[in-house]
Order: sequence, then C-alpha cells, then structure tokens
Amino acid sequence: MSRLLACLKQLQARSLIHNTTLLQPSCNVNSVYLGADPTAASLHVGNLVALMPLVHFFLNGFPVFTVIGDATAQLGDPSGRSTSRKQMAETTRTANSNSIHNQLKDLSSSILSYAQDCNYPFSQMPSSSQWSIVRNSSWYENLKLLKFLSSVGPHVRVSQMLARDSVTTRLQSPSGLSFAELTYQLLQAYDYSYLYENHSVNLQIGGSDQWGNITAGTDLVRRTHPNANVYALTTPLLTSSSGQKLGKSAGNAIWLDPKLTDSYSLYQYFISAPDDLACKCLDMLTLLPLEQLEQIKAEHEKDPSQRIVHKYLASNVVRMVHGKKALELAQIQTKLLHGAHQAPFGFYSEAPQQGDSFPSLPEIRALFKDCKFYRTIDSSIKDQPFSRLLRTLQIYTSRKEATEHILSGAVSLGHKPILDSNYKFPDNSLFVLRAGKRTFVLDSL
Ligand SMILES: Nc1ncnc2c1ncn2[C@@H]1O[C@H](COP(=O)(O)OP(=O)(O)OP(=O)(O)O)[C@@H](O)[C@H]1O
Ligand SMILES: N[C@@H](Cc1ccc(O)cc1)C(=O)O
Repeated sequence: MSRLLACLKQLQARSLIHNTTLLQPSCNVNSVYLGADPTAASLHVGNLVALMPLVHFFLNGFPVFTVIGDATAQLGDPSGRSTSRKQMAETTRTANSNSIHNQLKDLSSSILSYAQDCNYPFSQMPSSSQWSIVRNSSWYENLKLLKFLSSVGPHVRVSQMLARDSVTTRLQSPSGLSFAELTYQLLQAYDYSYLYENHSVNLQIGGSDQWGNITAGTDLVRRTHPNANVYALTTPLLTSSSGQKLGKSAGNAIWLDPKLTDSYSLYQYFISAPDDLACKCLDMLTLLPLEQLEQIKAEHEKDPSQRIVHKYLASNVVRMVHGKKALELAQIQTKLLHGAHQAPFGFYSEAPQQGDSFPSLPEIRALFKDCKFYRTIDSSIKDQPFSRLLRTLQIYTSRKEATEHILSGAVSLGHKPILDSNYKFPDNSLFVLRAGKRTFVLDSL
C-alpha cells in the first residue's frame, strides 16, 4: 500500500476529511502544511482537529510544516468572524509566537512517542527533523510591497476575492470588512506559493472555515506554475453543544497548554462531553488502532453509563498532548475528586476497604498545587468571613452573590454544606469546596 493511500485511509476512517481538491491515492503529495495565527499563547482542542491530518501525514513519512502566522496575524483572518479582530501589540504577538513554537516542538515529540505506544502502522518511521516549524514573517520581512503586488496581483481576480464566504458574509454585516481583512487571503495564498517554491509543499490542511484561503493558494500556485499539482484538504469543525465553533473567537477554547488548561481539566472536558461528540473525538483525536475504536464503541454501547468511550478519549488525548506523567496525575486527581467512596477533606477514594492509606495534606497539596482550581488562603485573608473570602478568591464575583449561594445550600466544604456566610475557614487545613457544579481545592497554609 502506498504511504499516501495508508494516510488517506486513516483520515477517511477517522472522519477527518470535510473537503479536498480531488486528493486521491494516485496523487503525488510531497510535503504538507498547516498554519495557525498566534492570536493566543496556546493552541486549543479545535486546532488539534486540524492538526491531526498533518500528524497522520507525518507518521506516514511525509515532511510537514507548521506555519505560525505572525505576519498574517497583523491583518486578522475574517474567516468565520462577524467582526474585525482587535489589533494586538507586537510584544504580545511575539510572545504568543514563541510559546506556540515551543508548544509545537513539544507536541511533535510527544505525539511521536504516543503513536509508538499505540502501535501506529507507520508507513516509514518518521524523524522529528521532518516536522518543521516556521514563521511567515520570515518571508515577508524583506519582501518589498511592489514585488509582492506585482508577483501576486496579476494572478488574482477581484471578483473571486469578493466571492469568498469569509468576505461575502462580512460585507453584508453591519461591521463590514476592512481592506486589511480583504487582503488576508492574498497573504495566505502567497504563503502556500512560497512553501511550494522553496520546500515543495503541495498540500495545505485547515479547518473547513479555511477552504477559501487555502484554495486562494492552490489557484495562485496553479496560475504561476501551470504544471503544478497542488492540493487542499479541510477537516470538519469541532463545535460546542450549541453549535459554535470551538476556538478563540467564540471564547470557548480548551487550551492545550497545561498552564492554561491543566491536565485534570482537559481530562474532565472529554469525560463530560456528550456521547456523540466523544465518539467523534475518539476517532479524530486519538491514534488508537482503527479496529480497537470499533471495539471500544461496542463496549460503550452495552452500558453507556460507564462512559467507556469518554475514558479512552480523555486518557489518550491527555497522554498525547501533555504526556504520560500528566495523565497519571489527572487520573489520580479524578479519583480524588470523583471516586466512589467519601474520604477526608471532601475528597473521594477508590477503595478504602483495601486499607490503602489516604494521601497526607502535603501529598494532596503537591497533587493539586498547579491546578487552576487550587486556591491558597494566606494570612492576609484567612480571617475574612466566608462570603468575602469566596469573593477574594474569585469564586464569586461579589460578596452578595456568594452570600446568596451560601444561603441556598449550593456551597459545601468537605462533604458538608456551609450555610453561614460568616463561617471562618479553619487554620492550617485543606478542603474541597463545591460551589454549585464547580470544584475548588482551598488550602490555608
Ligand atoms: N473548532 C475547530 N475545529 C476544527 N478546526 C479548527 C477549529 N478551530 C480552529 N481550527 C483550525 O485550526 C487552524 C488554526 O486556527 P487559528 O488558530 O489560526 O484560528 P482559530 O482558533 O480558528 O481562531 P479564531 O477562533 O480566533 O478564528 C485553522 O485551520 C482552523 O480552521
Ligand atoms: N488563516 C489561518 C491561519 C494561517 C495563517 C497562515 C497560513 O499560511 C495558513 C494558515 C487561521 O486563521 O486559522
């Protein structure tokens, strides 16, 4: 089987293909690229969907390029947005580019070791040097405006630019479209053409919202190189239960950076996903063998309350993105916060009857101290009445709101509801706080 056929089979079986420009096993794909603009400090779960086809190409021996759009980010991609993006300070853009660069570097090695653990059917063993990370500012820095306009401009029809979805929807919207946003597609097209000419890249991947920008690139390359074979492949968009694209613009991103979304929260996101989404993500976001995916789903069907698909999905994504140690930690934290048997401090334990000793306070502190829901109570606030303390710790936005929730019985500390808004958190102790559906670990040092 050719490596392209092997790769396309994986993508097809995992429902990772939304659209392609007649990409068939007989095509001659050389190298592949995917771009992301550094409009945040981290990639997110939605980006991972678009990244997965690139991962399959990488694992089948194709050189791949991830492009950090630090030049394109200055214009702002209008695709899928109802308003213009806010201008970003150069220092923030550079910091974001650096952290996405490091993240992609870590991801490439973590994904490779995860693929080996999954016995991925490599067509040819990839080497990490076949995954390049580049910034598009590197080719715009010294490009003169007249050179750009005269090399791209004559090959692009304005009527086609205006007909792209990202443009038509915005032209009809009250906020309109800026000239910078209109020209965005020309830069992404030029990126493709630059990578084609300098690195033989002839397939660009993206989420389905990128179809217009990607085909602007295939059109440009074909016009400038009439014999070129260049392709486009888009993935379906991962959406929230309300149908919104998961991402930065909608403000519902689940970050891949553990400093922004800790491993426990990433794990929990998938554990609590609706069944249909979990089944889709199991296919798209893991590298488990195709036959095993069907077995897992069949096992899940027998008793959906066991959330078998969710457990495989959550543990595979955390393993792939954050690594083995982080997964172990997320699983211990999950047992402590959601296990079957009540344990001290409002935690749970898996099997107290087996005589396992429950972790000590320093051990629990070490397990949770890097989680976003871990809050310390230092001496400056330790005497505050409970409602005020919850406001200070940013669990509620006002003391009034905290009081209302306390009085309604929605707040518990350990396994007990706290009904007194003046309750004083005990010195030198640590407890799980439940505030409605949210969970926190409060620690008075
Ligand atoms: N929810 C999603 N599902 C599938 N692909 C996605 C999703 N979100 C982003 N992508 C894809 O990830 C790639 C990089 O996206 P990028 O980070 O530049 O923008 P974004 O996250 O879509 O940001 P924004 O929400 O601000 O538009 C693109 O190909 C995009 O289509
Ligand atoms: N336009 C893409 C990011 C991108 C940037 C440059 C490229 O060459 C390719 C893709 C997005 O916003 O999702």
